[in-house]
This record gives sequence, C-alpha cells and structure tokens, in this order.
Amino acid sequence: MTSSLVVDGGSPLVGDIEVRGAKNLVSKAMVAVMLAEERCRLRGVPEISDVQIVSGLLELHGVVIDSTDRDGELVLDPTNVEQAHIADIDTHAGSSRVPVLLCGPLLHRLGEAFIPDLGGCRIGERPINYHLDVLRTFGAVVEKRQDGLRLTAPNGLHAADIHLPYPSVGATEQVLLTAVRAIGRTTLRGAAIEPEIMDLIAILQKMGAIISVQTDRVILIEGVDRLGGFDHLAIPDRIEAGSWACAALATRGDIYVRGAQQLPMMPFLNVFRRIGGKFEIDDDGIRFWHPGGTLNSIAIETDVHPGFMTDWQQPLVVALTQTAGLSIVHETVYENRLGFTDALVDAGAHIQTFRECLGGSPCRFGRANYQHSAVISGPTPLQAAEITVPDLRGGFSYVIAALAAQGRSTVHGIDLIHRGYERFSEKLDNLGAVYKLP
Ligand SMILES: CC(=O)N[C@H]1[C@@H](OP(=O)(O)OP(=O)(O)OC[C@H]2O[C@@H](n3ccc(=O)[nH]c3=O)[C@H](O)[C@@H]2O)O[C@H](CO)[C@@H](O)[C@@H]1O
Ligand SMILES: C=C(OP(=O)(O)O)C(=O)O
Repeated sequence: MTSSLVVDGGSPLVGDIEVRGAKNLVSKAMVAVMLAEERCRLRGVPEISDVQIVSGLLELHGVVIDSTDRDGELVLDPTNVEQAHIADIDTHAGSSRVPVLLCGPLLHRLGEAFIPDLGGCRIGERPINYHLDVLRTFGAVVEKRQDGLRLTAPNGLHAADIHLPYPSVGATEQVLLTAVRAIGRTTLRGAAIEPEIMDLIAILQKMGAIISVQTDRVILIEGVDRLGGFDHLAIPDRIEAGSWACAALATRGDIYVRGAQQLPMMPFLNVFRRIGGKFEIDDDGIRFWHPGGTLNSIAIETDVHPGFMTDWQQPLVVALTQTAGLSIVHETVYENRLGFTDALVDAGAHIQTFRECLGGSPCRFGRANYQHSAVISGPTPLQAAEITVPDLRGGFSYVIAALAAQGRSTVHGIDLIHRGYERFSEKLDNLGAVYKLP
C-alpha cells in the first residue's frame, strides 16, 4: 500500500461506483460474534483496514475466520473462544476504537477483559467514561494498569437502568452488547439511534436477543441465557455514499453510487438538495450530480441521528467552498473536527473557524475554547497543494479538494483513507480521476 497520491485535478468525476457494508456496523457485527455459540455469516463486508484490525483481534481470541476473496463474505466461528482464553491484548488497538466494545462479550464469556490504548480518528478527546460507567453499572470492576484497563465481573453482569448523558453511538453499543446476556431487563435512556445501531439490533435479534426500541431514545433489553449465530447482509455505508456525493458536487461531476440507500441518507439528501445538488434514487442506488450553474450556501449543524451526521461534515465542507455566498457549519458532535480546514485555506478556500456556536442552538462546546464553527465563503477556485491526511474523512476531503483544484497536488498519508474507503484507487479509476501512486 502506498502512502501518497499525486493528483492532476480540474476534471469532473463521472461514472459508477459501489458501496458495501458500513464500517460503523461491520466492525460491531464482528464483535457480536464473540457472544455467539455458533458460526456466524456476515455479508457485504468491505475491504477496509478496520475490518482487518478487528479480524486480527477476534483471531487472537480464538475466533476462526474464513473469508472469500472478493465477494465480501466472512464466516466467523467463535466456538473456540473459551479454549483460547486470551484476556490481555498486549498490542495497541491499531487505528480502531472498536476493541472497547469487546468488554461485555469477554466478561460474559471469560469473566475478564482488557482495554488497550484505543485508536480512531483524532477529532476530539474521545473519552470512554460513558463506557466505563455503563460497564460498572452492570457489575464490572475496572482496574487501571500500566498498559491499559483490566475488567472483571466477580458477581456476574446484571441488568441495569442506564441514562446516557449524551446519545453516544459507542456507549449505546456497549450497553446492547453487554445487556443481551446480562441477568434481567435493562432500560437504556438517551440512546443513540443511528441506522448502524438499528442494524446491530437486527443482528442481535437474529442471534436470539430480545430488544425493543421505544420512542424518545429508550431501548429495553431482556437478557437471555444463550445467543446463537446469524446470517446478515450489512447495511451499506451511508458515510462513504455521502462522501462520493460531495465529490460529485465539488468537481462538477456525476456519480452513481450503487448500494446507496435513501432512508439512512435522508438527512444528507435534504442538505444536498438545499445546496442545489441533484439526485435520483432507484432500487439499486442513488445518482448524485452537479446540475451546472451556481450552488447555494447553507447553514447546518452536525448532530446525532436523525440529524446531519458529523462524518459527512468534512467532505461537505469541500463542496461548500464551491457554493455561492456564506455557509455556516456548526460541529456539535466532536470538539476538534474543523482543524482540517487549515490546509483547504492554504489551497485557496475562504474558511474561518470560530469558538462560538454559530447558526444554530448552543452545544456542549459553546463555552469551551474549541474552534467548532466554520464560516465558508464561496465559490473560490482551489489551487493545487501539498497536503497530509489528518484523519479518515479529512483525508477523503483533501483528495476531493485536489481533484477539484487546477494543477498537480500531492496528498500524503493516504493509507488512513483505507480505514473507511475500500478499493479507493479502483473507484477513482472508475470515475476518470487523473492521479498517480508514486
Ligand atoms: C466506529 C464508529 O462507529 N465510529 C463512529 C461512532 O464513534 P463513537 O462511538 O466513538 O462516537 P460517540 O457517539 O461515542 O461520540 C459522540 C460524542 O460523545 C463523547 N463521548 C463518547 C463516549 C464517552 O464515553 N464519553 C464521551 O464524552 C465523544 O467525545 C463525542 O463528543 O459514532 C460517531 C458519531 O456518529 C461517528 O463519528 C464515528 O464514525
Ligand atoms: C470518526 C470516524 O471513525 P472512528 O470512530 O472509527 O474513528 C469516522 O468514521 O469518520
């Protein structure tokens, strides 16, 4: 795998690409396998590095994984986990945050678990206090060690009444993956309800769990004694689909995203339409295109589902540099997700960041010293630049910016993009991008 991309920008991206299973579901579905007493089959698995990392962790724990090369099917057999009994993962978790979710399944299965240093995008502090509070409420004991955290459950795990202070995706998944085998009925209030979480609940139901999703972010989970296997086609990656849609706008292109689905993308599609982008939905995917002429500026804030997802924000900002007038973006999910705009400013974009909550309601970061709002003034022609990928979505955004800019840009560190975008160069080829991997 190479780490730099030399891009000759200035031409529209036109063509078809396909998105498969969502990074933010597939990795969690693989963790759910640790709760199963039978083989599981997961389909639509993308070739991304987060899947490799989680596969490595599961294999360390004794899960036998069979994969067929190109069709995205994984067969995972967890029947050996007890014999393998690895409690400490000595290594760093790589670039993924998913290992924190292994706690519940490991505590149920082995009575102990270990949380190593976590990876994931550096877009804020990303503490795990909700996860630890939740696990303690179920009865886990957390002990700090030099190389991470060790957890035990001396009296087993018991159902709990939990109210999350913020609808965290990871903490909601932590509750689900722990409560399904805990003794008794768990009530979770303040839950995140992202489509990927609903798909995880669907998998757990296939395995034998009893989970009911109520109104107002309340989820009830009745613990069961045993969970079987599952056969599941992962929900497609709405973040990747939205990223390519933004690439179509920024390059004045026309991209058909096979696999993109309307329902999980509704908040994105509304924003895309308000900017003036065109889209057409059919049974197999969504076509996104720039209709010609000028695009409209917009004021948006990122939010938990059903709001506009934070992971769409970075690619959207690049598209907003090409819209007419002043756009406002208020990032309310992560305190530090606008740092990537500095390199866009160097490439000619007019973007200013602010500490205030601009254009919407006050958020958790309003009183703190975080540059979490941005004003983008456009349209501005982008110039070629030499830039280094800061994080997954920022990296994709820089590639879009380089493709939209006139001239030759170099984007360093593109390996990070493989955490969440599969067959990246193959897709660029399909869309007619002019680039070289030196
Ligand atoms: C692998 C995966 O699925 N990643 C997604 C997941 O990340 P992840 O699950 O890490 O994100 P969360 O929803 O937990 O984080 C949201 C907010 O809650 C805060 N928080 C979270 C946990 C905690 O213990 N304490 C705490 O303060 C975070 O710092 C952040 O400000 O949801 C995010 C929000 O949709 C997405 O951007 C990520 O792509
Ligand atoms: C922030 C992201 O992912 P992670 O939580 O894996 O870092 C992302 O997918 O944009």
